[in-house]
Amino acid sequence: MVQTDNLTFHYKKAEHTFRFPNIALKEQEHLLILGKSGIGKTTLLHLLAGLLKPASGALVIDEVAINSLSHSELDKFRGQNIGLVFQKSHAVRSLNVLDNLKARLFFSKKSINHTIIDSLLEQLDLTETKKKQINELSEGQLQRLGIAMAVVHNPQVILADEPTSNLDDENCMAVLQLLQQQAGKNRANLIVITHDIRIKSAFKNVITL
Ligand SMILES: Nc1ncnc2c1ncn2[C@@H]1O[C@H](COP(=O)(O)OP(=O)(O)OP(=O)(O)O)[C@@H](O)[C@H]1O
Repeated sequence: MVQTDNLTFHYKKAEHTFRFPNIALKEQEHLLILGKSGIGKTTLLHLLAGLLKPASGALVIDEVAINSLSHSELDKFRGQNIGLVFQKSHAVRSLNVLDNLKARLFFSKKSINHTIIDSLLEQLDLTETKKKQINELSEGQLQRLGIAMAVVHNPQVILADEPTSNLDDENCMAVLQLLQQQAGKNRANLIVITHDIRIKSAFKNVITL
């Protein structure tokens, strides 16, 4: 469950105040947030992930009022409940694929279950990359690893920042399907933020900033 109420934000020294439309997602619902470049999509995603603090307004995820958490409580909450899919890989280059996933679980304080990791690698067609270094992966494999790292700890909310904008039509739909499948499997909310209108029809809930 993700709910926002009159979220606003301004960057230090900037004059502009962002005012975001309210979000009300029940368990397992998905949402697409569209908007042109510079409108504040990534800013909103970072607010939803608790990486930025709103100037005013409320954010509630699974009945936890995110604004009222201390820094350390917020870090712990994010680590356990949020999965972030970035446009560019955030995998640690000195670790192989398996160790990146294990590190993600370690930082989420979740136990390492090899059966779950193997099954996730298989679903994302990454089994043969398990022991590979990050610089040995193709762009598509890197992108799928980004999804694996975002969902391996079974988060309640998956937030994806422009996951498809650099992809051709075929891969765009494939990545979207993987995100939706993983969200469905985890019974998680999925929020995708993008200017890529190709994926609009794949969502029932759409907000345009
Ligand atoms: N750290 C910052 N300090 C000041 N202004 C910032 C900062 N980060 C972003 N901005 C400004 O806030 C506005 C919104 O940025 P944001 O990255 O959220 O937009 P976006 O919609 O995600 O854009 P894009 O689609 O191009 O990635 C932009 O005008 C940007 O220059």
